[in-house]
This record gives sequence, structure tokens and C-alpha cells, in this order.
Amino acid sequence: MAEPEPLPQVSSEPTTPPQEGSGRTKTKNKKNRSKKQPKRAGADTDGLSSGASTMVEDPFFVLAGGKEGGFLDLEEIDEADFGIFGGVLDDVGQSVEEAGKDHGKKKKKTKKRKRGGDGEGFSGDAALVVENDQVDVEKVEKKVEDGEKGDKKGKRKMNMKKRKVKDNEMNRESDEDVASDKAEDMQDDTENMEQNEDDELILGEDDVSAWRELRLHPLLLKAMRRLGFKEPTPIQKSCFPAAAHRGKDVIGAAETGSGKTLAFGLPVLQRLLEEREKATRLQQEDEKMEERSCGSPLRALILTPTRELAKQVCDHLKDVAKFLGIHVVPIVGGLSMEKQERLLKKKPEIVVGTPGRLWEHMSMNNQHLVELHSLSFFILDEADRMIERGHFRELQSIIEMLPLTNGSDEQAARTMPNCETVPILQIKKRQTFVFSATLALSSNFRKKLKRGLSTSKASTPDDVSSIEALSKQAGMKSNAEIVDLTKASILPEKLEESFIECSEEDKDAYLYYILSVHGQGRTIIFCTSIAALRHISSILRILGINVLTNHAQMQQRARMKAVDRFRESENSILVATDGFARGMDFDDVRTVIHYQLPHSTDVYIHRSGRTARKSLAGCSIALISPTDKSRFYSLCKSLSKENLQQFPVDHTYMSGVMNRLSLARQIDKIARKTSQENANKSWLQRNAESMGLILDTSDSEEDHVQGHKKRKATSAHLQKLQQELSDLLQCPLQPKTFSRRYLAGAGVSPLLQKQLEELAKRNASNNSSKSKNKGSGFVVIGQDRVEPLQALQNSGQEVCVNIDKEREKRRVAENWRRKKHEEKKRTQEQKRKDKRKAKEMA
Ligand SMILES: Nc1ncnc2c1ncn2[C@@H]1O[C@H](COP(=O)(O)OP(=O)(O)OP(=O)(O)O)[C@@H](O)[C@H]1O
Repeated sequence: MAEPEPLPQVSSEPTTPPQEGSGRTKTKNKKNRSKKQPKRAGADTDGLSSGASTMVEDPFFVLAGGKEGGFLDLEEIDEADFGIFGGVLDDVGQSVEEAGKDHGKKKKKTKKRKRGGDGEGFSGDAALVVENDQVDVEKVEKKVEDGEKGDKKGKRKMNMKKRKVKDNEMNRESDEDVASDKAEDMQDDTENMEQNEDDELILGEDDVSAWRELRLHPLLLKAMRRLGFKEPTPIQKSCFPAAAHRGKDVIGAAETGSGKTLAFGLPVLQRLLEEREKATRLQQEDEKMEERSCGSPLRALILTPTRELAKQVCDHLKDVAKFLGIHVVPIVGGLSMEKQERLLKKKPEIVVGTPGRLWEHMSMNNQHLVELHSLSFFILDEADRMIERGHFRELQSIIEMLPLTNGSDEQAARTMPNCETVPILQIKKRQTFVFSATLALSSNFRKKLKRGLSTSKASTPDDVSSIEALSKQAGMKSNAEIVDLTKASILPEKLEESFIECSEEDKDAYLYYILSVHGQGRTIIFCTSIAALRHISSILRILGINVLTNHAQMQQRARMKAVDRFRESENSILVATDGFARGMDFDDVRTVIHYQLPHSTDVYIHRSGRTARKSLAGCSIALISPTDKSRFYSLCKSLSKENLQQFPVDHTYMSGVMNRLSLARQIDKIARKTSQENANKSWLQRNAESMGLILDTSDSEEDHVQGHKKRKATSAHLQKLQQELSDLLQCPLQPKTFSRRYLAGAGVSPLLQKQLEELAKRNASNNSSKSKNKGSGFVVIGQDRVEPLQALQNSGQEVCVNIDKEREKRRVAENWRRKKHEEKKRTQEQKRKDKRKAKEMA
């Protein structure tokens, strides 16, 4: 075992990064680490092997030390949710097939080493304590608000709980290593239970003939059989031959949920597998190769705009690469830098990350990320998002780090240290892939694509403000394969779009109506603002609808939990902001509701694209207030939509909806006020404590009594409202035409539902025993509500949303208003004149 790697010292001299030791290091001295400005590799040919960097004053100091740059609503990702490696480092001496089969055995061997190791990963236990405590605090807070236990007792209890949470959170860091070891062990155990890839195969050999036609590597074919992917999706079919067999760069655009991740992922895995096979053959010929053991250099760098998407892409590739011995690692903000350094020391072939954190590592001269000579793939997922509003300055810096692609393969090979997996002859040029569903949104871009990249104007060196410029700077060749499978509307074919016109205030009512009357299936509600998200989630919870939330101001652990819970239940409802709109893949989301309209067409497409994925049907409903109208019409225009369906609202439900909503709003108002007051008090307390001051809380006797009375009255009022609402919620949300024989389901509580079903069963058995008394049957429709898609398909009414017609309508209305106004003015003037005349006459 080699000595732990010495950390680079801060120096103003040019320096060579230390060579990677093969052993694990536990040194964590971050302070000693030098912050260097990495040099563009490839610009200095003899510096390539060492990854030498010139030490200059670091212009990225703020970035390196700070948070993920740029995209403020990036998702925090918890390390607990990342696996470490999809597999184990492959034994190059083995055949590829063997490498795959022996995977399980090797895992066991590595496990022993890991146990005494540095404990990356999950800190489940500690987190659970904190989370449970958090729930307890909420319970206690609620009790305090309800005035159930009396103020002082409740407060004391709450303070104790809060302190406990704080302590736990402080201890969490130190507990993490232990907990993560446990989690790692558990993960290993689970993996050991999966004995063999063959046991997991869902499809037979003949089922995947469509993949075979693409000349997919046998191990990848097996992976497709295991995942149950019978045939390639159109984008995969179009991209694979060009990317994998002809080594071309690819610009890929296809609708949301069409499998773009594997459209770029499979060619990467194919090439790595093929090269590994060649390497194995060469190795057998050349015994010297055995001495070479520096692990694998970075072969593919995949960039995504959000942390959650990076995690998802990483997981997806790991799934495919599970038995391939190819390692995929996520490098995103929100994780400990040191832990990521340890992951990178293991030299994974594929890194998926967000630009901010990747650049942070690069600017600290992380050897695996700066030595990019053998990088074979540079991939931008959701590329159009990357260049938006100058968000990812780090992207520019990363692109500058990429070796120039015009150097010869041999030259590149010469500069590479002894690496087993990429022998000299196998190094091909780097391929660049750029993908997104909304790449072709701008008509300009489509035209440019048609003309081809070669004819476009040269961009300035620091300009990555267009896909074109970005691709070129990343080294994309002018003969790149352009695969644009998007239609004019870009949206999936089976997406039923609809809208409800209502006032801003009534959006809550329609939202509740949709969820309670047509609430089947997984639903995502999108908001543009966190304030709106908080408002509706609070109202819906008061109304007894259990919603999950995900937004940038939530703690990461809670966010990831929400995502997991959303995946778990097929009727779950998630309220999210737009950070969640791109790329997130959930099984069978039936409905997307745009509570607030997005600011741009591409966000609308990505939001709506969370449903109707994988050629399944889904529906999207936009709530349109008068202020949203013009934006909505322009959106329709940019998507070439002239007609849209109006969501079929059964207005007989609305008075019931309004009654409930009115109570919920009152409850919400009181709860907000109380929590605001509590927050203010504790803020004051905290600040006074931190300044060493004692707060004068001694009210006069009269104030004290008054305050007490007020609190008591509020609490009684709150209880009354809650009781009223609870009574309403016990009854079905009936339309006026409610028949006693048919209990319509919306609003039926699970308990009532159960009781009614039992009653119905009893009635049915009574009836059958009493010689089938026709007409006395009792039918419970219960919670099996109609799903929005079904409602739309049955009775959605098409409405013309022709923007020109709307403009015309608005113009006519304005003219009419102006005329009216002028007429009024004229009449008033006339009246005044008449009065004056009458006065003069008098
Ligand atoms: N060949 C295939 N057969 C069946 N399912 C597939 C196939 N390829 C990918 N999938 C599945 O399709 C789903 C969507 O894939 P993916 O997330 O890559 O779509 P996408 O085009 O990137 O969507 P978005 O534009 O929203 O990011 C995933 O659940 C994935 O597992």
C-alpha cells in the first residue's frame, strides 16, 4: 500500500501535481490545499502528462470556495442518496464477459477493505433522528398553536426538542462516517444477494433483436434485457450508429421522455467496452502491461444543469453499467468536497456533474479531472439551459480545460501516463454530444442546423451564449450528426393539453377541484414562485390533501425524501418550482398542473414533459388568470397551437369547493399569523441572547390578561373552524344532482369510504338473501375518481386560442370602452352646459 498522497503546497512556483497513490488516503487537510488556475490542457503538449498547471492568482477563488456557481435554484443533493460505484474496477487481465460475471465475487473482496475505510456515503441513522425530531417539533408547534397544552409547557417542550434537533445536526457530521459504513455494508449485502446478472434478465435473447440490429455490444444487449428495454427509442436508434460506429459528434433533439439519456449514454458505454476488449487483447500480447496500474483515466464528462438531474443521469447509467465494471460517479454541489475527492481518486471512467462543483474540483487541480488527455466524450445534457442568461460561467472554464481536438491521436497517447485501459492505438478523437428536448425551439437554431455548423459565423472565444458557439468551443466538428426528431409543437404526441380560465383568486378552488374530483394518478403542480408553492401546499394540506413539496429553499434531505415519496406512491401529489421541470423522470405522472404560468415556452415544455413520457398518455392543465392571458396566447403561438381544450369543469361541485376553501383560508391565515408571531419572538430572543441582553418580557398585569384572552379567543375560533371543515370533509363533495344511491367519490375520507363500502356490501348480501330487491342497491364510487386525462378525453371542449383573434377582440373591447367614456364625458359636459344656461336664464 502506498503512502498517503502528500497535499500540494501553496506556492507561487509552477508545480506538478503529485502522482496518485494507489492506496486510500485519509488526509483531509483542506487548508493546505493549493488553489491553482488550471491551464488549458492541450495548449501545452509536454505538460500534458503531468497535468502541470501554472500557479497564478486564482480568479475563481470565490467560486472555488463558495457555493455552486450560477444556477441559484440548483438542487442540493444529499450524499446519502448516492451510491459510490456502480461496480468494481475491472480486472483488465480478464475477458470482458468474465469481468461482468465475477462482479459479485469481487464486491465481496472489496467490501472487507471498505469496512475499515473512510466511510463515504449514507448517514441514514443520524439523519433519521434529526428528521424524526423535526416532525416532533412540528407536532409540538402545532399543539402550541392549538392552545392544547397551555403556552409555557408547550414552549418549553418545543425548545427542548429544537435543542435536540440542533445537537443532532451538529453531531451528524461525526456520526456520518459510522452511519455511512453501516449503509455501505447494507448496500454490499443487498448487492451480494443479487447473485448473477442472468437471474435478473427480463427479456429473452430474441426479444432484443432490434438492439442487435444496431450492433449493440453483447454486454449492453444483456443490460437491455435486464432493464426490459425491448427496442431502442427513435432518438437512440438515430444516434447510436453515428455516435458509436462512425465516431461522430451528435446534436440531438427529441421530445421529453424519449430516452435521450441512453441516446448519449449507450455510445459511451459501447466505446469503453470495445476499447477495453482491445486493451485486454493487447495486454495478453504485451506482458509489460501488467506492471501498469494507474486505474482508468476520465473517459466521459457529462454536464447537466441541475444536481438532481446529474444524480438521475448517473443512476440511469449505473443501472446499465451495473455488471460492466464501468464506473459512473456524480460530482455535484451540496456534497462534501473531500468525499468527492475520494470518489475521484478511484478514477471512475464516467463523471456526471454540474458545472459549478466540477469547476471547483478542477480549479483545485483535481488530478482525475484535469488530466483530460484521454477524455473521449464531452456531453452537455439540457444544453440550452446551460447557456441561459449567462448562468454557467464555470462551463466556459471547463471547456477551456478540454484538450484541443486537432492534435493527433498518437500525440495524445504519448502524453498519457501508463494507463491500462486506453492503450496508444485505441485512442480516438474526442466526441461531443449536445442534447435537449428544446434545442430546436428557436426557429433560428433550426435554420442554422439545416445549414450546418460549418457555415455559421465564428464566435468569440469567451462566447458560449449560443448552442452553436458552445458546441464549437467544446470541439464539436463541423460534420456533426444532427438528429432533430422534434415536431413543430415539440411536445409529446400523447399529451392532452388543456386550460381553465379563472380569476387569480379562484386558482386555489380549481386546483382543489381538479385534485379532489379528478385526482387519480401521480400529479405535479408547478409554481414559479416559492411563495405561491407555500401558499397552495398549506391550503391543500388543511383541506386534507397530502402534498409533497420540492423547492430550492428546502433542506436537501427533505427534498430528496419528497422525491422518493413521490416515486413510491402512484397517487402522490408534488408541488414544485421550475428547478424541477427539466429532465426529472418519474413513472407514470398522469397530470401536470401549471398553477402559475412559466416565464418561457421551454419551461412550459419541460414542465409538461414530466407527463406523457415513454409514449404514454398524460395531461397538462394550465390555470389561466386574466393577467396570464396574453402570455398564454403567445405561448400557444410559439408552440403553433391554435386550438386548446378547455378542461371540463363540473360547476355543480364549485359551491362545495368554495365552502371548504373559505374555511381552509381562514385557518391558514390564523396559522400563518401565529407562526409569524412565534418566529418574531424567537428571532428577538435569539438576537438578544447573542448580544448578551436580557429581554424585558414583563408585561403589565392588564396586558398579560388581554394577551391571554386574545390567544384563548383565537384558539377557540381556530378550533371551531377546524371542526367545521372536518365535518365538511367527512361528506362527499357532492354535485347538486347527488343521489342517495350513488355516493360520488370526491371528498370521501378513507374512513368514510371504508364504512360506505362495508355498508354497501352488507346491503348487497341482504338484498341477495331477500330475493334480490331491485332498486335498493347502494353504490359507492368512493375514491376511485375520474382522472383528468379521462375527463378531458370524454368531454374536453376545444377552444380556439388564436392570438390574432384575441388581439382583435381586445381591440374591439378597448374601442367600445373608449367610446363609452367619451360619450359619458360628452353627456356630463352637456349637463354642465345646460345647468349653466339654466342659471343664466334664472
Ligand atoms: N429503449 C428504451 N425502452 C424503454 N424505456 C426506455 C428506453 N430508453 C430509455 N427508457 C426509459 O425512458 C424514460 C425516459 O428516458 P430519459 O429520462 O432519458 O428521457 P429524456 O428524453 O432525457 O427526457 P427529458 O427530455 O425529460 O430529460 C426513462 O425512464 C428510461 O429508463
